[in-house]
Amino acid sequence: MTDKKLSGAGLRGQSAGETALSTVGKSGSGLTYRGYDLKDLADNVCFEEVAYLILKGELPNQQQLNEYVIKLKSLRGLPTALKEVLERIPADTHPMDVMRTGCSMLGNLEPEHSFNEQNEAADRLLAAFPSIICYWYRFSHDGVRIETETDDEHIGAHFLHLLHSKKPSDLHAKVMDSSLILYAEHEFNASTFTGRVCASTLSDMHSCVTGAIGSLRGPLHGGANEAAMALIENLKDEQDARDTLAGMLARKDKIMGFGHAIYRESDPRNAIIKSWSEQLAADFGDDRLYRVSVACESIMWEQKKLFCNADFFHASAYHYMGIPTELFTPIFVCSRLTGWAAHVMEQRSNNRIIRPSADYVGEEPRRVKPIAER
Ligand SMILES: CC(=O)SCCNC(=O)CCNC(=O)[C@H](O)C(C)(C)COP(=O)(O)OP(=O)(O)OC[C@H]1O[C@@H](n2cnc3c(N)ncnc32)[C@H](O)[C@@H]1OP(=O)(O)O
Ligand SMILES: O=C([O-])CC(=O)C(=O)O
Repeated sequence: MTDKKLSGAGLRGQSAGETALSTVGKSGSGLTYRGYDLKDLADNVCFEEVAYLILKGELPNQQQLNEYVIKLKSLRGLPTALKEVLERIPADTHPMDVMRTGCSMLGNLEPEHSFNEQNEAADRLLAAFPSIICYWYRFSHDGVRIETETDDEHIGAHFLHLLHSKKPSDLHAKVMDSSLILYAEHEFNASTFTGRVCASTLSDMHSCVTGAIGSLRGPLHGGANEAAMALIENLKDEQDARDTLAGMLARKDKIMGFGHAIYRESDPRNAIIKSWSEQLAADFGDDRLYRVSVACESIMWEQKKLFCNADFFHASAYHYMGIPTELFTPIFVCSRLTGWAAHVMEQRSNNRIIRPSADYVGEEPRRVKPIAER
């Protein structure tokens, strides 16, 4: 999609405001968080440092990081009333609906009374989201009430620990940390823009984040990592991938995990998660999912000049770590909370209600007919 047109419907290519948080596709494929290149961050820092950078403006020094990690660890527990609500949500509910309800319920129990509390509200959500989704998942699927406070330093390892009731391997902990960095922030994407529109009415943090979760849920956005898994899990080998995709493209089906609204040549997050997926495949001892994913990548580029976005290789990577497919997008939430909350704060700091205009394409003016004549 190297000749992608950044104009037309969907507000494509139009500036909808200013941000100091990130740049997306400025050089065709780049991604920076507050001036730092994504790859530089992924190679050198942990997710908590990235969260601190995004939420507070600068990378922390060692003491600030230590204090931040301790603070986030102290915020992992869930109030009883929230656990009771989670226990009542049926097992066949989509986990993104659980995230939406969990966020909203926390907003009832621990409301943001004023914008002076916005940093506290953001840190609490960041710490509590893995607890919310894993508490519900383990209760509804395994019938156990898990303890949501672990001594894991990092949120990624903590999530896997809650999910599997054991500490993850070093490799899995590292991949989860990296994955959270990749998903943390992405300028005015649909879910973030939802959060900013809500923030522009001077609403509270939980409402903004709850709305953002709803937007992320769809398969054209965050839900694409689950949809990509549904595709690759049925592909037997590279030839099957070739045949299946040829059929889908002939039918003009959307192939989830490919293409992007802004990037033209590649998504910089893909190379990083693809490399992790390859390492996980070797560690797992069965590389079919990785191989068919690579085959899909080549076919899509050959046939349509479409490239993998952040979601495609996340599917195999998460699967290799034993994560159930329906929990893929909730992990995105656990990470993107940082970007959403920072955008809410940025919107509040220089606010004007977001209220665009529409081009009217409806009926000409007309008079109401008496009901008997309609
Ligand atoms: C983390 C994230 O949220 S990344 C995005 C995750 N979403 C997906 O992976 C869903 C699949 N991808 C898509 O639906 C799209 O590429 C989007 C939503 C990401 C971007 O949408 P747009 O900016 O409208 O796409 P774009 O303008 O590049 O589309 C150009 C053409 O390529 C086609 N196309 C784009 N993506 C795909 C795809 N994944 N599979 C098949 N065809 C595609 C479009 O249908 C369009 O064809 P047309 O000109 O015949 O109508
Ligand atoms: O920017 C977008 O449109 C979607 C995306 O990749 C993200 O939110 O990470």
